[in-house]
Amino acid sequence: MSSPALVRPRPAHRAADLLAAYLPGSFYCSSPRGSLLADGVHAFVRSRDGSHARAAAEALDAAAVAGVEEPVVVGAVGFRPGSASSLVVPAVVRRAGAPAAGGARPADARTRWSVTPRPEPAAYADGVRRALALIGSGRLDKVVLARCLELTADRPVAVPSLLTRLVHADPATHAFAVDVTAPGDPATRTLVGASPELLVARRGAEVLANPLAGSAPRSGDPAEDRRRAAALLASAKDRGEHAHVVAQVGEVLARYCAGLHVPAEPEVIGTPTMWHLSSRITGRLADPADPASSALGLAEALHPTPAVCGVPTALARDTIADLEPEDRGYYAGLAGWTGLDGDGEWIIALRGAEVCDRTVRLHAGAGVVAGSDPAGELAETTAKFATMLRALGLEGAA
Ligand SMILES: C=C(O[C@H]1C=CC=C(C(=O)O)[C@@H]1O)C(=O)O
Repeated sequence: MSSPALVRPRPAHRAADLLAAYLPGSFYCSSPRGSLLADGVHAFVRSRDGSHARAAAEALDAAAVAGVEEPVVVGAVGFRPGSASSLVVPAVVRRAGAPAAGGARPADARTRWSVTPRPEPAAYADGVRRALALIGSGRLDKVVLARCLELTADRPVAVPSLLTRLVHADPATHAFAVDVTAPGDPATRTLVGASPELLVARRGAEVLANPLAGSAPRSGDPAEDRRRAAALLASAKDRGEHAHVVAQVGEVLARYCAGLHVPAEPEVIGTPTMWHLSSRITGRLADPADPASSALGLAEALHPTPAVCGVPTALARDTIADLEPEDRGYYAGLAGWTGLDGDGEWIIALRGAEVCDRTVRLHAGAGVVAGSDPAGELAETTAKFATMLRALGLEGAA
């Protein structure tokens, strides 16, 4: 985040103005429920005992006492427990409605890129085989294995245009851009992406979670595209993969909710690149005033869901640490905002990248369950990279 002295807030009441006002160092998020742009730092939020929600609640109270007009905590939390986080109470917050489609300029076609997969695709498929052996032994039910693409451009990557292309490609997405600069970074590091997955949103006592799991790539041929969506909905393997996530999200939210609705059947939702099995879980909080029931408190209680980790959680997390050669960083962590009243919205940081100057680090993962095919899971990660690669003008590079 830039220092408060550098903040030059411009009035912005339309979603398009908010997006246009985004600069590296700001925080931006948008979804069908609205958009938020935050600038400057009133206070940094650091968890002392592993609970970001508690630290956020304290920071919000202090900000309210200090006269901050609309105190919110915005930012991102990394995937692993104890990993980096980047949470602040910003100096200025502006809100607008949901963004609209169209109008983004294409990526700069002059940019030359080098692309390094980590691990190599064949090694990723080997990792899936090893995960399947663990699943076959009966110790593990599901693990989500990710791989990474490291891209280097011959010029600095313009994050504002990248974000604009992501938003315009799919205004229904959860777009995010978070300053995650760490000591030693040569330039501003930004976590930027377009996630299809809402971890949790809270308005008053109402809670919404939208777990996704079970995927198929879209096709340009409408008949084939429809066939793939129908096959996904009928796939026992994908429904099983999805059921793990719904069960865990439902079980966690039930601890906080007086009433909870968990759909009996998933539906299929589409992004421009993927079909996913989706369940919209709604609930009514038993005690909305309890700080543990804030949007960030709920997000921390839910994280990591089996959409990004596995079942059982601890063994899946160890398996990820063993089989993924690259640390996930902020990939599959949390990004969003939480307010003084506990309301807020946290998404899972998927279909994104960490961008720093000329480098872009992308991750994509796939859920491995009994019946998974290593080549199929590899293809699924390739398809998931397309969201970011398209926005970078690099489709087909994975
Ligand atoms: C882990 C990712 O996607 C999750 C969200 C939707 C579908 C998923 C799947 O089918 O495996 C994953 O759970 C990713 O995009 O890197």
